[in-house]
Amino acid sequence: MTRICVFGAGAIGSHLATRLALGGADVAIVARGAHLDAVRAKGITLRAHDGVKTVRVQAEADARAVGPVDAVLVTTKVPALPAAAEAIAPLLGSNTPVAFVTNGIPWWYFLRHGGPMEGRRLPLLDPGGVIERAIGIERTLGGVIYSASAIVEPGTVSSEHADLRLFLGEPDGSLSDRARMIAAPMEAGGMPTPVVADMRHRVWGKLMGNMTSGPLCILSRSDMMTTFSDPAVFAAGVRIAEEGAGLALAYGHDLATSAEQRIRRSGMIAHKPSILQDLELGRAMEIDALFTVPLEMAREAGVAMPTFELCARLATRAAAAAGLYRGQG
Ligand SMILES: NC(=O)C1=CN([C@@H]2O[C@H](COP(=O)(O)OP(=O)(O)OC[C@H]3O[C@@H](n4cnc5c(N)ncnc54)[C@H](OP(=O)(O)O)[C@@H]3O)[C@@H](O)[C@H]2O)C=CC1
Ligand SMILES: CC(C)(CO)C(=O)C(=O)O
Repeated sequence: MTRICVFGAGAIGSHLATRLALGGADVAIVARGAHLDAVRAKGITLRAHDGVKTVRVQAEADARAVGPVDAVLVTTKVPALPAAAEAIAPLLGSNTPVAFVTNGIPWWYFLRHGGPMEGRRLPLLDPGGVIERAIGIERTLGGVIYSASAIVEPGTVSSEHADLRLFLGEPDGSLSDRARMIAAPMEAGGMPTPVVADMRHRVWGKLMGNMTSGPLCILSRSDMMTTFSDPAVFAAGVRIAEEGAGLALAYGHDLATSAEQRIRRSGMIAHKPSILQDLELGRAMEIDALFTVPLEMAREAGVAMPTFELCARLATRAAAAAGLYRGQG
């Protein structure tokens, strides 16, 4: 039986831990606070399109109580990663892969990238290289998740997406057995999990949703359905998606979905993007991975993103004013 630990099990991590357990993996989570207490007492309950399910998993505050596992999924928010990196170490055996399932440009984006940009570091995402040092690119897998999830009460996670998907892939584009080892119980538990050769393409595809709904929902303080029901905001969303597609293309990724189709799809979901949930709940916001680094990459590639830049900068100011972002933005 494959033993998998989900480190930082909040909304996404608890959803994934449930799918893994339903799919027959031996699952542990590292979590904290009231959610950890509730999972210890009564397991994780997932409310999703395919029903309500409860699983019992090992739940710990400290990875040392779990020890080395076959694979790790890291599902903290991006700003928590540098502090988490050291705490993950007890989970690592000699060959344990670590899949980072997060939104935005990942810290490893230019590692095993190939070409002239190979080896560039992103200090805003991995300050001082602490993640790279503690985990290493050789263990790293990328992960992109489609599942609008939230902890609705300690121990219970809801998922509003019917069209669930977790993409897993190696930074070097190979199709590996270790990615398949994670995908197998995930699929068996009801989470379609394609193992892909084009992980960065998936990163860009997902980022389009976060670059459009993130800033606009922060500014409207509303869910995506409410936000995009205003025709002027809908039009701004389409412009941002077009600018984002231009940025992805500058980095070699031609995204097929039309900008309008993207915003129409987002506008059908009454979900508050996780970055807005963070603002409302007073948690550190993923401003750098979703906004600052893409804007830096746009500047470097000479791609103009006037609508995104305006909305992202205003959203960044809102995050800073709330004390939930301390960077330069
Ligand atoms: N929610 C969603 O709908 C979606 C989210 N995503 C992305 O998935 C990633 C995870 O998001 P989400 O699940 O919403 O985030 P959450 O904040 O719900 O979950 C992260 C969890 O990690 C915990 N954590 C952080 N550091 C540690 C640590 N050192 N030890 C133990 N626990 C720790 C947090 O605890 P604490 O709260 O105490 O800090 C929190 O419970 C993000 O990158 C997000 O953008 C992607 C798609 C959809
Ligand atoms: C909004 C959504 C579901 C997709 O863009 C997301 O990724 C988030 O909540 O962070």
